[in-house]
Amino acid sequence: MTALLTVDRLSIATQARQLVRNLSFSIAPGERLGLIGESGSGKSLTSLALIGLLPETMAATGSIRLDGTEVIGAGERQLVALRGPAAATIFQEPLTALDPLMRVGRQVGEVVRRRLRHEGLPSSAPAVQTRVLELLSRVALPDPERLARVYPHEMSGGQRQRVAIAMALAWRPKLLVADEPTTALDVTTQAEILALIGQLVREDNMALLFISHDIPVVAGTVDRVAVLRQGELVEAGPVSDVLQAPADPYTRSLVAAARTFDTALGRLF
Ligand SMILES: Nc1ncnc2c1ncn2[C@@H]1O[C@H](COP(=O)(O)OP(=O)(O)OP(=O)(O)O)[C@@H](O)[C@H]1O
Repeated sequence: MTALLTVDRLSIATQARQLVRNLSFSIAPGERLGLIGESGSGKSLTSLALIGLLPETMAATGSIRLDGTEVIGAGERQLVALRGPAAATIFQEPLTALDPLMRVGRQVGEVVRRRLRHEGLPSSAPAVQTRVLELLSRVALPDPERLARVYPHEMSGGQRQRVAIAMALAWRPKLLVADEPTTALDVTTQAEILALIGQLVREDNMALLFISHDIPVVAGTVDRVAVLRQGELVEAGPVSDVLQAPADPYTRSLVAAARTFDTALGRLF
């Protein structure tokens, strides 16, 4: 099957430092990959590079093919067309995606309208409103009609992340990029959001790139994992293989640390 995303020998550097080195991986349509690594290993920069959003002070070399388009060297128009329909991102902090001064329903509505136009479908106010309420229900927000009228600061962190997920879903993306989407949430809400992402990805048959520093967080949600250390890929494989028999010493240390933590909490993954 043709890959939806192929990253081939991606390197990212500033003038002073090499931040990602020779990274290669691919994701097939509907496949779920976890990108794991400690803080500063280059996970977020990689996810930004996929949609051409690296800071201007950085240069990327190698190749990133997303849904048939070469991202490295692409012009802004091509990139804008990819962002959303090809790949939509959920960030660690939902406020990154939300405008504090706009009611939640209108924000989701803006994306719905753009997506309907992109597909050449009618984007009348009632059509948009119906779709917004559907999306807010799909992310299991209670009383969508009321919540559509509130501002982001009037919601809990978990509710805000659900709205950010609804905005990403509104694009009907082929690839959902989730960059540490549960890190800023309490443990119970983390589990709920993880379950929601897993369910939505299955229902819509989206591909998933799930970025985390925490192996157990991604273990139940992805098929394969790729482990990054200091900007380099150290190991990749099916999630069960990597968890049961990590080949690289760094991966072994991540798995051991996660097991110690889970044992202390009385959980096993
Ligand atoms: N705008 C920037 N300018 C210079 N260096 C940066 C910039 N953004 C990130 N870096 C550096 O690039 C490296 C990789 O950062 P990145 O944010 O991709 O790591 P990460 O694995 O996502 O970590 P975290 O889990 O903490 O988000 C780090 O050493 C970081 O300090």
